[in-house]
Amino acid sequence: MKQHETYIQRCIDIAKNGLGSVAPNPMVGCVIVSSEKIIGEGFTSPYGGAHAEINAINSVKDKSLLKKATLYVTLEPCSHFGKTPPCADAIIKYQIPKVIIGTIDTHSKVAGQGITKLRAAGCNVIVGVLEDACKEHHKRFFTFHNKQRPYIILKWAETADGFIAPLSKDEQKPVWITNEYSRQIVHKWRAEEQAILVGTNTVIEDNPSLTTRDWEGKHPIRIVLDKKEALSKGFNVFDDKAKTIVIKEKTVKNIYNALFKSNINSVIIEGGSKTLQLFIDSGIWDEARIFTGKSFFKEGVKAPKLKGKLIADEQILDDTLKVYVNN
Ligand SMILES: NC(=O)C1=CN([C@@H]2O[C@H](COP(=O)(O)OP(=O)(O)OC[C@H]3O[C@@H](n4cnc5c(N)ncnc54)[C@H](OP(=O)(O)O)[C@@H]3O)[C@@H](O)[C@H]2O)C=CC1
Ligand SMILES: Nc1c(N[C@@H]2O[C@H](COP(=O)(O)O)[C@@H](O)[C@H]2O)[nH]c(=O)[nH]c1=O
Ligand SMILES: [Zn+2]
Repeated sequence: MKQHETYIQRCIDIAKNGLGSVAPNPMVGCVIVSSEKIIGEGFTSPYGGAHAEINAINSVKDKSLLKKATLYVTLEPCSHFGKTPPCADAIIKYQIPKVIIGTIDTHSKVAGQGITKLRAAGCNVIVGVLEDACKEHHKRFFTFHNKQRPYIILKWAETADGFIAPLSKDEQKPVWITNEYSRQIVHKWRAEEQAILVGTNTVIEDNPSLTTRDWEGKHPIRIVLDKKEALSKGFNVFDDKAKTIVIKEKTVKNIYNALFKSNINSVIIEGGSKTLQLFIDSGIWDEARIFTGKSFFKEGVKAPKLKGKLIADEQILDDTLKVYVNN
């Protein structure tokens, strides 16, 4: 029904307010409708806080309206005690008669039990409205629970002739290929993901900070690969601006297992070439965001090679940004 789709789309739109602060919880959106009017809305609070359904219920001024309202939500309401009590119980307590759900929650602690609980209490439940859009919206959470690994975004910047760094450089910092606007977009992306990962050489040669200093939002957890324990504690990635995890694992499978155990739902991998190619060759990646600047290095560290489905192609002034998905 068109009306259901409109309200679920609204749930998805407001849920995006949680991007970058709710993980490892899913960023859920919820809308409550009575007599064709939205009477309450909510999205997931920062990690450890209230779920979307509770925020939506709390936002309804006249609670008596809930007894004849319809609750729309992107993801099946939870049925277990986590950091907060079950949302299904709150829906039942307020006797909300109808619940429209985007997609079921495959997380083993829920997995249909929220729906069963609601139906057992007499609630009319419809599941699967804008299901594909809700699955895409919850891609980080679903990848983590269904594939037991984080959602993996590859990102790099290459020159017009295909290099990510010159052959040699005088200073221990990046040689910038992209313009300041592209670099600010990267800080926004860092704020959206739970973690950022780089290889050993990148730490040694660039001494990167890997923070979100040019954007509002929290710094991601920094992950550095260091299988030979070659990194001293003086590098910027070990300052106190953000948490840093050192991974000594060698294979992609062991690396993402380590990330899974650390409860990391999403990671942006920013290089260098060897590290990116390691993930590309294993086939374990979800998205790639590649900038091409206008400068030429003629020689240097070659950019990784990747095949994927192009889903976006845009200009950031003189830089080109192409986004691929792994298909
Ligand atoms: N333009 C851009 O977007 C970016 C550019 N850069 C540039 O790239 C250069 C570094 O790239 P690159 O030399 O490819 O290095 P990486 O940063 O990818 O680091 C690779 C190194 O990490 C070691 N390593 C440690 N653990 C692992 C592991 N589990 N898997 C694989 N490697 C591991 C490798 O050891 P071993 O050799 O023993 O396998 C290798 O020496 C720098 O000059 C930097 O400026 C970096 C990031 C982004
Ligand atoms: N050179 C280059 C990039 N390099 C990446 O950015 C890292 C530096 O991070 P930070 O110290 O936080 O600014 C660096 O180590 C490498 O991973 N990124 C880009 O968007 N464009 C560029 O031209
Ligand atoms: Zn809940």
